[in-house]
Amino acid sequence: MENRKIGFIGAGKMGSALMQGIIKAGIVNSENISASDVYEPFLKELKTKLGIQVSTDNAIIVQASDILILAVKPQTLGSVLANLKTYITSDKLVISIAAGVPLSTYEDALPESTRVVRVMPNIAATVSEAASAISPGKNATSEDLRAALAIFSAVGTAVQVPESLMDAVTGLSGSGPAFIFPVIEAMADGAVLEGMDRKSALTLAAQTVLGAAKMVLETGMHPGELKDMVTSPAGTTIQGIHALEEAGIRAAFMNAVIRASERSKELGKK
Ligand SMILES: NC(=O)C1=CN([C@@H]2O[C@H](COP(=O)(O)OP(=O)(O)OC[C@H]3O[C@@H](n4cnc5c(N)ncnc54)[C@H](OP(=O)(O)O)[C@@H]3O)[C@@H](O)[C@H]2O)C=CC1
Ligand SMILES: O=C(O)[C@@H]1CCC=N1
Repeated sequence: MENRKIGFIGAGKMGSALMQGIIKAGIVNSENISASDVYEPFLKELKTKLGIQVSTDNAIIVQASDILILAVKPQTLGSVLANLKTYITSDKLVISIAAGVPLSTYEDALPESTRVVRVMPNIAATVSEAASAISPGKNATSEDLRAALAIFSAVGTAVQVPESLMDAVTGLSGSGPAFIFPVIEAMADGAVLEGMDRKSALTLAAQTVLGAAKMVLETGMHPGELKDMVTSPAGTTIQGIHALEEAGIRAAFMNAVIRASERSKELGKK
């Protein structure tokens, strides 16, 4: 992997999060990473900060890459694919992280033998804690799947899923960090209301979410059982749980994932 050249088309929030995570993990050196975007000042900033190669010309980045990561918005993808199809040859692996867009869109738009892998990562790649799901396309080889798993495992946890689950993944872990940030903010707000300073409140709230997530992952226990471990009879926690249930917290979070998944399906139809 070390000597392979990874090129990003689109160096926005998710593209740059992945670049940072990949460099931090050391799976390729920064000089083997390149990126294009329409916004030149941001590219210059990335070049200075990360030491990557940059260009505003997508074709240059495609030509310089063994692995191409498409990190533009789903709405921009059609024109990007149309402009790049003559440069994408079968010796390159194309990885797309666009929400909703099915593998067949790339396979139809690009030359017949193009090797495509679809991935849904999340923004926590920035801190090497992404949750990513991967589905290989019809021309992707087992080596391509291994390469994608290596890249996305280096920036967090990566699993292979059937493509039919990709919209659910997008609603759950792709969008999910944005469902949890307001939870952290709101929990801290509660403590601020009780008189705590904002900085301490945010630190304690974020560490609480991190610790709870780690307990689910590391103990293998059911979240309900873990909740019961915290909830003393007639104690403090059950009062808080009651308040959350009164507000319909479970339906609210289920609906958030379902709505985001539905939007992913819609984006794929365009
Ligand atoms: N943000 C997230 O947490 C996640 C995002 N994704 C997916 O990642 C992709 C990128 O999302 P995100 O990073 O949030 O979006 P951003 O808008 O932050 O990044 C996309 C970048 O691509 C640039 N761009 C637009 N047109 C072109 C073009 N023709 N050629 C090259 N670059 C271009 C944009 O510039 P400009 O802004 O000037 O248009 C922007 O800088 C999306 O498909 C999204 O579904 C997947 C998982 C998580
Ligand atoms: O909001 C979005 O559409 C993208 C995809 C998953 C996270 N962000």
